[in-house]
Amino acid sequence: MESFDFSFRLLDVIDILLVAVILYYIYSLIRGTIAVNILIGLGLIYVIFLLVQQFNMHLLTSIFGGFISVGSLALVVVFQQEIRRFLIHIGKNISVKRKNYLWSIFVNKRAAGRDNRMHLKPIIDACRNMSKSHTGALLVFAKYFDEEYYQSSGEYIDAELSKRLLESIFQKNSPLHDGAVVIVDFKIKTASCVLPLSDSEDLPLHFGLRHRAAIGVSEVSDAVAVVVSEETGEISFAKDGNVNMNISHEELEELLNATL
Ligand SMILES: Nc1ncnc2c1ncn2[C@@H]1O[C@H](COP(=O)(O)OP(=O)(O)OP(=O)(O)O)[C@@H](O)[C@H]1O
Repeated sequence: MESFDFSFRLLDVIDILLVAVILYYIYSLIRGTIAVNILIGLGLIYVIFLLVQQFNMHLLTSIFGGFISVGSLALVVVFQQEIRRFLIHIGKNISVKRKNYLWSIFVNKRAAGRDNRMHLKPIIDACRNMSKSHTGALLVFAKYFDEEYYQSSGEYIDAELSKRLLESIFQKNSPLHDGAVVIVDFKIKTASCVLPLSDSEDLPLHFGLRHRAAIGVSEVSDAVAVVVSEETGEISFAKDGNVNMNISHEELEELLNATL
């Protein structure tokens, strides 16, 4: 007679917890995207496969069985973007390139509570002016400068941050006004940078590419982004794939001060 071993080790608990964390992580990455629908579709196909198998419907079983046997390969193709995002999320904290960032965390720990308001002033003033004049702008605040990521599409500047420089970059006649400015450690690193677009379906209908790019970069990295809408003059703040819309200058200052 077959006997079952029901003993439960601590490692099993850790195993289950880790699987739960990974599943939650994957869910939060694909929540609100088209990937959820694809996942539901795949789940349905699997349920149908189990049913036709149970009822011994040979032809359908072999058709669905064939589909499922190449399923793992199909999953990689279909979820290419999500897998990439997932790996970036995991890797971004342990990247060798982040040695400077890790060092800055250590240094910042000691300077905990440091108030960045003085450094933020030119940014807030520029955003206020651009908001008034309905000048479209997209500012990314990254914790470290990933050259391959930001420099490949943008124009390398590496300049001290100033209100007038920001405003002149986003002037409609400026050759650099299209795309994003990337700011690291209160220095303008690049301008005219092309960012990944968010494919979230939960975003307001009036959000165009500028807002999608701001949300996109905050989804795939730990950068935050500020948008000044050309259409409405409203300021929005994107972090971790979420967006605070139509915020005041004071709120923008608070959010940036808390993040940077
Ligand atoms: N992938 C991208 N990365 C960075 N900037 C982008 C990207 N795609 C578009 N943009 C910027 O967004 C501008 C187009 O904005 P669009 O009108 O589509 O956006 P919006 O979200 O409706 O913003 P607005 O309220 O300012 O009109 C482009 O001129 C360009 O500067």
